[in-house]
Amino acid sequence: MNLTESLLLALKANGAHQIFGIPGDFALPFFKIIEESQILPLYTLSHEPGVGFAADAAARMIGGLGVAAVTYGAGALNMVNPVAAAYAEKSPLVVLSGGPGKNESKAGLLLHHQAKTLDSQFQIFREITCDQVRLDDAGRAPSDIARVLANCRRYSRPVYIELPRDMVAEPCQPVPAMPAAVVDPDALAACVDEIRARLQRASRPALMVGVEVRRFGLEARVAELARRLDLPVVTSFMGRGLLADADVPLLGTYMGVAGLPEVTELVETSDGLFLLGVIVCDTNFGVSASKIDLRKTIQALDEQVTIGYHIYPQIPLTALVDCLLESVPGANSSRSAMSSRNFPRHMPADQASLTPTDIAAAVNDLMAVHGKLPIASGIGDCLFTAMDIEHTALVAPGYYATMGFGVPAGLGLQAATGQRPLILVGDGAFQMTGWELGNCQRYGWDPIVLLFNNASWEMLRTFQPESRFNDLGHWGFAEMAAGLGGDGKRVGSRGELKAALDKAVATRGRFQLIELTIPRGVLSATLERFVAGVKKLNAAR
Ligand SMILES: Cc1ncc(Cc2csc(CCOP(=O)(O)OP(=O)(O)O)c2C)c(N)n1
Ligand SMILES: [Mg+2]
Repeated sequence: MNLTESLLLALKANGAHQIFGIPGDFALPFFKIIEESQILPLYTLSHEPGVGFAADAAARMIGGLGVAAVTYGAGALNMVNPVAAAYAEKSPLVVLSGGPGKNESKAGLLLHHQAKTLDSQFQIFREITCDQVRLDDAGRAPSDIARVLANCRRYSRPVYIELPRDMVAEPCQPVPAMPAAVVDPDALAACVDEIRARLQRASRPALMVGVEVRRFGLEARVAELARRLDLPVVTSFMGRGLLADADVPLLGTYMGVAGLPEVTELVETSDGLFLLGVIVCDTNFGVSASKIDLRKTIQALDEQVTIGYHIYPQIPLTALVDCLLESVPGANSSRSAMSSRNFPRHMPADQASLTPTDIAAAVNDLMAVHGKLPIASGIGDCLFTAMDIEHTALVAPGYYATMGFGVPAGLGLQAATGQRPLILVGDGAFQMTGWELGNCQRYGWDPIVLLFNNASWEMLRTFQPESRFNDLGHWGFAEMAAGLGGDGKRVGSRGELKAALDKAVATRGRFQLIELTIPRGVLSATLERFVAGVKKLNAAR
């Protein structure tokens, strides 16, 4: 076995299901082995940001490892933003980069793709990954790979593996399995006892679930825990889509002043708020109507549990959830299983112009007839609109908030799950990575793409309306679809939207792009509340 095959088998054993990538001369030998070994399927895309976003979304959807393979320099450094997004949002992404061979620098020439030094790339990725290795010693490679992949899964953060091109075919031993991290049973028991006591003392306990619940594959167990603890459940903004199909009293997504009043009231007045796998960041808590005293919460994140002023270290979320379940006998929840939330539905198919709320209603109507679709969303008002769509699986960069994620993430979702996704994307973001749709034909992907065309960087305009640079002009996105191998349709009324959605859902094998013409300044209800809330909070500071 050679080093690359050993690495690929280890990736597969650790939960990787495919590789997304773009080769280059520093990676050609490596890609050759990927393609010929057939250990993992390879999907090449058109631009490295798309490779990173697709691999990230694949990991988020299946709870395994996402793998992004690139060439040295121009390729890998083109992917810094998606890897940073994966780091910020705790996605287990493995970056595989080709690299110069050990004797290449001896010629005394600077190498093409070299930035500052030959080690610069390694140092850059050190800042946005939880572990890194350069595989320049075949004897050490198995243990190095084992360590790096174990850390990727343990911390649910990206890792960086550099493959010098003169090493990829070197004979190499198989990668050993790493022993699971040891958890102190007494510390775990004490932590669980204190959490239980806090929740039992609380008059208004509540459970907020966040991204780590998905990253560690705990949704079913957390749903069971919520039932046994008889707790109302909300998701964080980043956690939207969690427990979508679970039998729990899911009240909605917490968004402070921008969210549902009953959810905001429950969270902000709770005297026993249990944050399970929730990233404590501004998009999750920055728009709180009344400041949540996080010191009075129970926070379980990043392998530690914080209760009041003390911390239990080395408590992995999986161990905590399992021990909590053992401590609570069978389910006794008297709460209604699903939220009472009235999502917008029954969109009139008339000549009225489109609003984001109409779009959400049309999608809810579609799902009521044809079943739920998993959603990949970019940022912008399309993501705020998603808050009005029925609970369904959702991947979106809700915290790191980079544009460009939506379309490639939808492709990664379909590659990883085989499910047809609904992609929500703004016109500005589509200009960045929307062209990846041209790769659907090669792989048989057929997402339904809702392109919110307000001819604007509207999110920016809501905060700075006087700036003309937010005007993007009208691009003929619908007309471009055919050239990319799909079908495109521009719609400007609710009746046209209904007809276009019905046709899209009935057409398989080709992506369906529906360009939604949205009048300038027409925002989703959630974005309206968000902007008003942020302005009010800023005025009060
Ligand atoms: C990679 C990157 N570069 C710039 C920015 C900054 C930004 C945040 S929101 C936004 C406008 C988005 O326009 P779009 O048409 O997609 O959506 P909408 O607002 O609903 O009209 C920009 C430029 C971010 N977040 N990421
Ligand atoms: Mg726009």
